[in-house]
Amino acid sequence: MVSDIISAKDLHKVNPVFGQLSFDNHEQVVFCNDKDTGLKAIIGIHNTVLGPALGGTRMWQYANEWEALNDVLRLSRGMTYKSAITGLNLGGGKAVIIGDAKTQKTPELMKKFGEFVHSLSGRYITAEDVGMETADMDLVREVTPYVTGISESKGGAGNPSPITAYGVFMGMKAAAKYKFGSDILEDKTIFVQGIGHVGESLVEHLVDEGANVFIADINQERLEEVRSKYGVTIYGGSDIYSESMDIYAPCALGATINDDTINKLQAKVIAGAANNQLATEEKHGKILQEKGIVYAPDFLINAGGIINVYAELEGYDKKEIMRKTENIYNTTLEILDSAEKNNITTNHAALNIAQNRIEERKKENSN
Ligand SMILES: NC(=O)c1ccc[n+]([C@@H]2O[C@H](COP(=O)([O-])OP(=O)(O)OC[C@H]3O[C@@H](n4cnc5c(N)ncnc54)[C@H](O)[C@@H]3O)[C@@H](O)[C@H]2O)c1
Repeated sequence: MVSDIISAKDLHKVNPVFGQLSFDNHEQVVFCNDKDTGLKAIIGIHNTVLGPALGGTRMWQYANEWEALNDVLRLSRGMTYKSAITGLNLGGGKAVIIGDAKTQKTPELMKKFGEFVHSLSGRYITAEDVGMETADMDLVREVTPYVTGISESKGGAGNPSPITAYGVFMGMKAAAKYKFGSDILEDKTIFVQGIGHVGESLVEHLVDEGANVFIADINQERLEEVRSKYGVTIYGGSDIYSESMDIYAPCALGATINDDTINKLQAKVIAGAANNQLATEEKHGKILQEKGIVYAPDFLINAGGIINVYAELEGYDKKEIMRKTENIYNTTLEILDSAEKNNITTNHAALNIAQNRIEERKKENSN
């Protein structure tokens, strides 16, 4: 209870939603609660200028509600810019369910969540994120049409993770081309942190290309599984950031580039799937720029998944999905060049393009 931690007369100082740091003029924030199923979720709708807010649902055992709110605000904002820079007619949204996906996720809880999504009448469309499977989206589909990433057998585009991984691979190759003069990753030492749905698929591409791949995860079973499947090396140390490497690929959770890690970083390129890799975009982006570390903006290179789920809405085919995802290579190179030319961070350069597209559409809509 709030009254346990702060007296009522001090509540106005807290600014729990609109005044908090991660709030970025979000259009709508919806708190969902259901006693019977134990559902506690927050849906963040950041911006719908380009279209309905589409973004996955993450189920995670947050330390507290502040952390969950902060996450959904950051993630939904990221989705706005991801869709904008990828040229999709989608806005940005995201949902978080507070809880342990392994022990607290039930079909009833997923369907109840779907009912909350439905109550927004299509302003928010959901999909998978961390802690979610295609089967969960199938359950949501039973109560609302505002869901993507459902099984192919049910008319969906299936699990978006392999496409996300392919896009990350394209973005990584572009960043390598920019930094090393060649996009061939053979013999490059690459650390993949987080070998879940996307991480494993990325490992497969890297191994095919002959890279020297190290993997790290908090799940020992996954590590063994991926090692035996691809013959990669499990990272045995305790501080991945201090290791000498060519490329660091964050594919677990966000904010791994932060005050504690940034000065230790030995990588020459950062290119991974995780959303919101920079704890503070401008500050940490700038430090990376000064250190000469090429950062491929996360929301640009991990857009394969959203391209894949967008196909479900627009009805375009696999070939078009792959073409759009492959184009992440060209967009990444353009952004790295533009950042250098304008002496701004790569993140900033990517944001500029995304924000311009939204502003232009806003003008068109008001005419
Ligand atoms: N799935 C997609 O299509 C997609 C699209 C865009 C962005 N992303 C982002 O990519 C990241 C990975 O997504 P996913 O679908 O593969 O999730 P996932 O849940 O399948 O995998 C995440 C993996 O990270 C591991 N992990 C968690 N904390 C860790 C830590 N501190 N150190 C090392 N490993 C840790 C987990 O054990 C798990 O194996 C997420 O940040 C997600 O938001 C995913």
